[in-house]
Amino acid sequence: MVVLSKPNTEKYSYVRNSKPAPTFLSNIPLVDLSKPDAKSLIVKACEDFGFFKVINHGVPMDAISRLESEAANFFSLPLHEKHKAGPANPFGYGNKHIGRNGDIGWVEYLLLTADQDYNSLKLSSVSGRDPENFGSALNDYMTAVRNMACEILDLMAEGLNIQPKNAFSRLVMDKQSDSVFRLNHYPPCPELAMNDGTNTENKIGFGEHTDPQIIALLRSNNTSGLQICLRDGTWVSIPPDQTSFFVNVGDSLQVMTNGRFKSVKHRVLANRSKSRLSMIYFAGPPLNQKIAPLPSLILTGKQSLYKEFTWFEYKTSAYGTRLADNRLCPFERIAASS
Ligand SMILES: C=C1C[C@]23C[C@@]1(O)CC[C@H]2[C@@]12CC[C@H](O)[C@@](C)(C(=O)O1)[C@H]2[C@@H]3C(=O)O
Ligand SMILES: O=C(O)CCC(=O)C(=O)O
Ligand SMILES: [Fe+2]
Repeated sequence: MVVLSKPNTEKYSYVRNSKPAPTFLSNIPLVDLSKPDAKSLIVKACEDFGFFKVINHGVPMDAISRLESEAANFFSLPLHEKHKAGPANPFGYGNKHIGRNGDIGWVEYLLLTADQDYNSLKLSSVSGRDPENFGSALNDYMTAVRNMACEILDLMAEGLNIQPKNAFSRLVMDKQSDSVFRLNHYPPCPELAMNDGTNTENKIGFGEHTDPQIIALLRSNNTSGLQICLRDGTWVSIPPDQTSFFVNVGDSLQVMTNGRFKSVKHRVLANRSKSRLSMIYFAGPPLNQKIAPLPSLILTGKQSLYKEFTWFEYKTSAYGTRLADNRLCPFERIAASS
């Protein structure tokens, strides 16, 4: 009998830098949540970049360190243990495969819901440290980060003169809010170690995409890798800062602001010597929530750029797409010709 070997379907993507060294963005919009100018800086950053860095965020360092150490412990377990928390369909442990449509990255992850009971169940059969410690670290972290997300969304609404002030944050505070949480681990990538100083090839850790939700709040350890795409199409690296949070505008906020805020395209490149651990809270609305431009943000004489849809409709369509796809396309309104 002839045994044919399985075709290797794991095709990683690479990007080639135009310059040998990555361009680090030095002027990332910085928002100090304790300062009175926070709301205007947030609005400007969302208009110009769809991205900003937050300090004085109010998330206790202890909650961050506890979760980081639980996550590091989980990712250090043998592969067969981690797979007990999988497959990621969409929730659970995933390795290299992102989503269902063929995206591959140099990453392993735990995709979790805001429902702690479901998460506990997913993690319960994994032997390692006490799953209760993991559960309580997740709970404390998510509660603190959700509060920060709501504070930012209230400042955004104030900065945009939207009434009521909680127009955005109430979607995330809603008990039915479909928020998601993700722990990403990018191991060092040995093949990139053969670097004689002229190697400008980078392996993709997490391919380029925009986040679907309202906003995403990202915190990582001190390993670089995150890049954002500027409005002119240039990719720039974001210097890591383990004491701060980074905020991404998501597709839903782009729609609710009728395109005034743009969701930011971003990606993660693998690192040749250090592992990167990131934690991202994706603040989303309830499934039955209607998403449409807020009337006060449709400027006089302008049209709504999007058809109204529910978050469920968007998600159903999004889960059929690849990372790099424009997921808002099916919901764009064709401009009426004059
Ligand atoms: C390829 C995919 C993975 C993703 C679902 C999708 O079909 C398209 C959107 C992807 C994304 C990007 C941001 C978040 O990491 C994520 C959890 C999300 O809400 O949308 C992922 C999805 C995923 O990994 O399941
Ligand atoms: O891991 C990171 O730093 C970012 C990953 C990301 O963009 C995502 O999970 O949506
Ligand atoms: Fe993302």
